[in-house]
Amino acid sequence: MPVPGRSDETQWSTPFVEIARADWAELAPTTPLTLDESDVNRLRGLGDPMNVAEVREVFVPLSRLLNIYIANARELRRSTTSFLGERSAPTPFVIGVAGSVAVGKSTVARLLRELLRRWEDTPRVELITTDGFLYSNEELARRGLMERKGFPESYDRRALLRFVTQVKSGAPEVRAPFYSHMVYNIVPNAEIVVNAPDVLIVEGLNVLQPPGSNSLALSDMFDFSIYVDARTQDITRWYQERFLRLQQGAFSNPSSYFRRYADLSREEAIETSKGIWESINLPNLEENILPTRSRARLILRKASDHTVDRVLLRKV
Ligand SMILES: Nc1ncnc2c1ncn2[C@@H]1O[C@H](COP(=O)(O)OP(=O)(O)O)[C@@H](O)[C@H]1O
Ligand SMILES: CC(C)(COP(=O)(O)O)[C@@H](O)C(=O)NCCC(=O)O
Repeated sequence: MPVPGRSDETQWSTPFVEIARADWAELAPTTPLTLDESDVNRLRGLGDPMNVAEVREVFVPLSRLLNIYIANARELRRSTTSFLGERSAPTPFVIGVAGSVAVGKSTVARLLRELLRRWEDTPRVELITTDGFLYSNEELARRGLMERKGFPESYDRRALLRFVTQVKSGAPEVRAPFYSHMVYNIVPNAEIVVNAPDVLIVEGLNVLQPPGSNSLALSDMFDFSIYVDARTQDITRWYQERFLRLQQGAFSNPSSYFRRYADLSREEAIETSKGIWESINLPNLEENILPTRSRARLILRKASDHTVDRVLLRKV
């Protein structure tokens, strides 16, 4: 916390206040946690060691903080519409969750969905991932972008912005395309329907990209945003470990796009995952994702064992 009267320049020149894990954990409400070990196992991503203690100490305080922001946003909307003489209809509170491939965004997003649903005023929480707005492999190939999957230009950004704008405006039954990691492509005729929730969580690599000139960005629709952060060398290892796990499981599914990798030796699999990481996901992290970190309202900084060791919250 900034200390008045202290001549330490740095405390005034960063927009974030840094909260150590132990202090953050103390903010947990005293209400009992209603998620148990089997819920956490169901929600965590492949290879993510998330456990009940981590949920209690890190994610319950975060859900309480979000609950405060949500109540405030509703109050502001009520006062504004009453000032304008309009009838107030609540619109969804939109939360963006950003970060690298393999950093564990999906576990964070799924946990928040479950925890926020447990607050009385936000029973309806929906989650979408931006991969549904990737161009299909056929379209990516046509544009010469097959090696750039996950880069900003590999998404139909207009359709994504339109989707979130419609949900944010309170529209019912807004539809998004569906992406399958297994087939590594958009699934034709499959869709996700979002029906005027209390909260919409939008998870994806590039959700914090700044707007182009004279245009709106997806992040302009966010009421709150979270960047899941870790050292690049840790994320690199997590990607490789997950690739090896997938190789022993999902890749042997006949419909897996990566079926041809299922029979590689361990050494070959490590080489392959390194190739994909170094040619696609690492450059995307360095060129596009990391530069958006300071645009987040809150940064969750993970240590090399995946536990969150620091939380940074924007104070201005
Ligand atoms: N090739 C794959 N086959 C099946 N599932 C995958 C594959 N790659 C990633 N996944 C799964 O997709 C989800 C999202 O992964 P990713 O975009 O790397 O985000 P994060 O690890 O930050 O949640 C994870 O649950 C991961 O386990
Ligand atoms: C599908 C993804 C682009 C993530 O999409 P997101 O939902 O974050 O927009 C990513 O997980 C991915 O598959 N990247 C391509 C390179 C690779 O296979 O690792």
